[in-house]
This record gives sequence, structure tokens and C-alpha cells, in this order.
Amino acid sequence: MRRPKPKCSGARKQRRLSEAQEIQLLDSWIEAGIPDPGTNPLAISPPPPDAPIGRTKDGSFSPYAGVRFFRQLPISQRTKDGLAPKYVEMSDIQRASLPHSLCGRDILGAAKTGSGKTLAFVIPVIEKLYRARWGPEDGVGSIIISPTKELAGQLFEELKTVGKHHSLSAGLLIGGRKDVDAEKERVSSLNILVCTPGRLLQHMDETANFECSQLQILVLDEADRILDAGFKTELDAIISQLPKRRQTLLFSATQTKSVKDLARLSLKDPEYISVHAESVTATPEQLTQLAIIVPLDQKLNLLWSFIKANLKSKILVFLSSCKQVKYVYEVFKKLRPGIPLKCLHGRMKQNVRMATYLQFCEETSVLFSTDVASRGLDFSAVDWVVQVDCPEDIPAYIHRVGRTARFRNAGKSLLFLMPSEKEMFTKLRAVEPKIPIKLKKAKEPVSVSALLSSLLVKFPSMQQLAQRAFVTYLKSIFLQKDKDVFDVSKLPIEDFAVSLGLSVTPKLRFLKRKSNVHMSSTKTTEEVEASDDKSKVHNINSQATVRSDDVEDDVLLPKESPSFEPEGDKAEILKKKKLKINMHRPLGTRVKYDDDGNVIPPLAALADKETGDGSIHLGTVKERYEKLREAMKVRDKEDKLLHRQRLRDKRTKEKLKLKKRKEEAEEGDTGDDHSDSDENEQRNPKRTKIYFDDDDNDEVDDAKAAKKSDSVTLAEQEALALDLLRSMHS
Ligand SMILES: Nc1ncnc2c1ncn2[C@@H]1O[C@H](COP(=O)(O)OP(=O)(O)OP(=O)(O)O)[C@@H](O)[C@H]1O
Repeated sequence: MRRPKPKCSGARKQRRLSEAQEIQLLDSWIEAGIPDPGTNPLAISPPPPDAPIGRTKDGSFSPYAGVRFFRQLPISQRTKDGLAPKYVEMSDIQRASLPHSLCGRDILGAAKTGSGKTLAFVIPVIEKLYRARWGPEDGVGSIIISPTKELAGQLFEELKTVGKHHSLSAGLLIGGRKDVDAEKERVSSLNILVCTPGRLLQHMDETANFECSQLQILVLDEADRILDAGFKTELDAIISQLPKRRQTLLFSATQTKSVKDLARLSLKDPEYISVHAESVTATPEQLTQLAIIVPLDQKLNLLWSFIKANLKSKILVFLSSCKQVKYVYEVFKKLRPGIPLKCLHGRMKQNVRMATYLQFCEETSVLFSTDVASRGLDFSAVDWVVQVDCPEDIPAYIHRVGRTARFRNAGKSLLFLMPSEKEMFTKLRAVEPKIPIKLKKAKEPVSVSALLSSLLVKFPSMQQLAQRAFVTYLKSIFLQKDKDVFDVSKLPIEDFAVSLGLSVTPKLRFLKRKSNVHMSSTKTTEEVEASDDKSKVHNINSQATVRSDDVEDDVLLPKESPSFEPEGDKAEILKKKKLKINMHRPLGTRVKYDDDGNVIPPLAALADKETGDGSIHLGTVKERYEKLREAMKVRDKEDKLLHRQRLRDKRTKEKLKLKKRKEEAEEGDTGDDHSDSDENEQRNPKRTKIYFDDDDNDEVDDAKAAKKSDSVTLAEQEALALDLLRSMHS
């Protein structure tokens, strides 16, 4: 966003002067035309396109509430230059919100997907800092928070385009652990941060000198998502570190009005701007929406037939989990449908995700994705959005279909519903404003099940993918909150396995556990998961023998065998005998036995054997202790070596375990894909450090322990023996 440096200081002075004059003019213009709170600028008839702009001949200012073009707004010339030539006329959400946001009001903005909400907050962010003459020494002036990395990346690009003639600095804070150190160096001097909640919090926690006490303007894009339970802890921690005196802008296609949420953000008399509230439909008017009833075991057949019938279209396919995405992508790729295929999910590396996103923008192809792509992403010219797995609720549906039919373009969407999910169709039809979705009859699809099963035979790794896709899909249905729509017990589970190409139906332990714990159907996902964990403990104990064909163990249960529950004899061996020490017995009264089990006097072993009179000589005692000391030193050394070897083995095991777990995690899990779980992953390595203490420390500890045992135990023994000798001779 840095503009070219002026050539000489004279030019810089001149620029500063004109900058100051422009800012003064803008401030006066904004002040003069400030719309009344609650005014809807869309209801004001716009001035003619050739009407004077800014200060008029009579010294007054042109009105800006109700105008249609960006050039008629009280914004800097640099911003106008950044907007042109692409952006000329404002969209409804921009027309309705900019007059309020430019004069510093808090905004709660809702508008349909693809209606241009990004510019509705990017412009006030730039303008606010420009008018405050924000510079590098002022630090962070604005934070824009987005729920996913891709979306943050996209916002950053938009910000760079519009702000390219400004001298403000901006940074994108989303990356992996690798980049964080480089970011830490610079983050405090950036003026605008575009970030995901997790990464921002990481800087707040870890970066020295990072502070946002001067923050002027906070933006939450996809605000309802950021305010929901998934980000609650992070967002609360972030908000607690921001100054209360600031402007706050919230935007989403499905907006929150929850008083509790707004209280968390300390909004001051926000302007509620819902430009499509009176609209007949909740989705873009140019969007054609279809639903189709299809049994679970026919979904892949139908998807394949659909792709084959639309080889010239750009298609975005939504599935419920990473494992579903991976499996469908891999098998369809092997079947070569005749159109490039891509996949996108939260377990992919960030650079690959970004590259996939950009490629899909460019190329006519099919993208299989989890909900990581459902919000905010502005893929260009998507022809079809196909929801193979039913969205969890209506907002999720609206965001998914919103990836097509963006900004006055046309688009189509197709929703696969299983017979047991018909209730979702009723709900979509009943919602206000309406979702004009129509039910369509499916033609008999081409069957690919036989091809899939031969693929699984040929590529054994695919079999594992299929098993995982199978289990995670059914588990995702099981965990859904809306039990009117999602009922795993109504699904043809065996047929589903066959449709994925599996010859054996993998076991579903979570279903058994459900009946064990008598779960009520009204429980929330979190409650189900919690009871699930408890019952897992029970089940691990009852599964001492694990069958090799028991696929689900690979996926849902911990990999380690239940070693804490040994069987039969082993259990007996492992029972440790407890040594009892009588603390109250007087010193030197220990009973000793000879090899035949006869009781002998305590110091008989020290008696002089040569004289045979049972007398004890000091020289003999000393000699004996010398020997003992030597023997103990040797044993000590051996013990230390053994101890060190054990520690080394333990560490190697831990490392292997960690590596295995990491690989499993990378291979994918259920589709909980909002990007900030990645942020959590990045924090784990800190904890793993405890496994990598260096050997030298062990040696020091061992030496200390040995020294302690040498100096205390032996000395004590010697002192005790000599005391006894003296008392016997006296
Ligand atoms: N005034 C405008 N004139 C022309 N194109 C515009 C205008 N405003 C936005 N656009 C374009 O419209 C598309 C959608 O905009 P944007 O991504 O901001 O929508 P959105 O409302 O944020 O969508 P979503 O709810 O899905 O996040 C983008 O490609 C953007 O460049």
C-alpha cells in the first residue's frame, strides 16, 4: 500500500500541505452532511450524476447520503484512484452503509452473499486512518478479523487494491508457525492488520511490544460466525485487550442481532443496516436453486453423472468432512471424468490451500471442498454449487450457495437431500425472507460403485480412505444438532459402504456407545461428544482383544492398545509387592539370617574369621566398608547407564508416538474446518518440547543423585557401625 516516495523534500512538503487541506475539506464535508441516525440512504433520491461534488460555489457541501457513485462520496482522492476503474457505482450495501460509517458510526450490516460487503468496510478503514493522518509510529490503527485464512487473504488483496495510493502499511496475519517470528518483528509497526482470530491472539500473547491501545476501527467480517461458540474464547480474549473507544463494523450475509453478542463488543448505538431485509428472497435473485432427493448409497453415482453432464462448467462441491473430500477427490481423479479436479479442506497446508483457491478462480474445474470454502470466498464465475452433504442449518445453506450468483451474475445450485433429510427442504421453504428452492426429480444415475470397488482392490491405500470417509460421514450425521433432519438410524449403512466400493462394512462403535449411555436425541453436539468420550473409556477396557478387521479402531479410538489393562498371569506379575518399613524399630536392631535361615547377631559378618573368637577388629571393618564402597560405586555406574538408556528409549518412543499422531492428524479428521483449529495446532509444539530435554541434564541429575547417595548413605552406615562398635567395646 506504499505510494512511491516523492523525489525531493519540497515535493513532500507540498504533498503534506495538500493532504492536510484535503483532510480538512473531507472533515467539513462529512460534518455538513451527516445523516440522522437511523436514516436509510437508499430511501433518499440520488442527485443527478453531473451535480457538483464536494464544496459548491456557494460554499456549502454536496450531500453524500443517497448518492450512487463512489466519486460523490467524501473520500480521499487516493481512495477514489484505488477504486477506479473497476468500481464506479456502489452496490446497495455500500450505498446504505458508507454514509454512516464514514462519519464514525458503529455498523451492523447484513446483505446477501456477493453483494459487495467487503468494500463497505475496507473504504471506511482506509479513510478513518487517512483522515487521522496515521503513520508508522502510531502502530495498529485498524484490525479486520475474518474466520478463515482464505477469506482473510482475499480481504487483504481487496485492501491492497483500494489502498494502493495510500502510505498506510498493512499486514496479513494468518500463516503457519514458521512465519510467526518474522511477523513478530514487524507487526507492531503495521497500521492495518487483516487476520484470523487465532493468529491475532497469538501475537497478543507472545509478541513483545505488541499493543492495540490506539486502535481506531475494528471490523468483523462474517460477524455471526466469529461471534458464535466456535470462536468465543478467542474473541473474548481479543476484545478484552482492545480499547473500548473505537469504531466497530460488523458485516455478514446472515447477521446476528443478539443483544448479548453486541454487548460483548460494546457497540455504541449501532446503525442496523439490512439492505435486503425487505427483499422477497434471502439469497441472490439471479440464483436458481434446486433440490433433489437421493438415497445415501446413490449420492456418488449421482455426483459422478452430474459432473459428466457438466464438463464445461465450473462446479463447487460441498461435502461434510475432510475425509469425504479426500476420498471423493482421489477416486474421481482415478476415474478421469474429463475435467480438472481439485480439493480444498482445512487439513491442507496453507500455501496449497491458497494455490488451490487461486487456481479454481482461474480454471473451469470441479472443486471438492468442506465448509472452509462456504463463507465469503469470491471465486469468480462459479456455474454450479452442489451440496452433496446437507448443510447443518439454513445460514450454512445460504453461505454455500452464495459462492455462485455473485454481484449481479447468474448461478445455479443443487442440494442433495436423502429421504430422511426431507425436513430440511420444508425448513428452507418456510424461512422468511424466502429461499426459492425447487424440488427436481433425479434421472437414473450411472453407477460407479463397481468401478470404485475395483479401484479399492488395486490401490489398498484407497481402502483406508474409503473406510475413513464412511465412518466420519456417519459420525458427522450422528453429531448434528438438528435431529429432525439428521438421523443416522434411518440410513442404509451397508448399502452406503458398498456404494463407496467397500466389501466389508466398517464397524461403528459410536452407535453402540449411544445405546449404552442412553443418549437423548435432544442433546447438543458437545454433550454427545462428552458422553462419547466417557463411554470410550468404558469401551477400551472391554476390548482387550482387538480384531484386525475392526476398521473403526483406526479412526475413532486411540491407537495405543489398552496396555493398562493386562490379561491373566501378566496382571499377577505386574502386581508389585509393597515393602513395609517399620519406622519405630530402634537403630541397630535389624535381625540378620545366615544362609540356612538361622538368626545371627547383627555384626557377626564383621567378626574376625581368622581368630575365630567372634571379636571384631577396626581394621577388618574398615576394609570391609572399603570393599562395599567400591562395589556400590560399580553398581551405581551400572544403574546410571541403565537409567540413561531407559530415558533414551522412553524419549524415542515418545517421539515415534508424536510423529505417528501427527501423521494421523494430517491424514485428516472430521470436517471441523474453521481455520483457527490450525492455529491451535500451531501451539502444540510448545508442549512437545518437554520430550526433548538433552542428555547432559540427565547426567548432571544422575551425578547429583549418586553423590547424594554416596555421601549420605555410606557415611551414615559407617557412623552407625562405629557407634555400635564403640558401644560394644565400652
Ligand atoms: N460496487 C461494485 N462494483 C462492481 N463490483 C463490485 C462492487 N462491489 C463489489 N463488487 C464485486 O462483487 C464481488 C462480491 O463482493 P464481496 O466479496 O465483497 O461480496 P460479499 O457481500 O462480501 O459476499 P459474501 O457474503 O459471500 O462474503 C467481488 O468480486 C467484488 O469485486
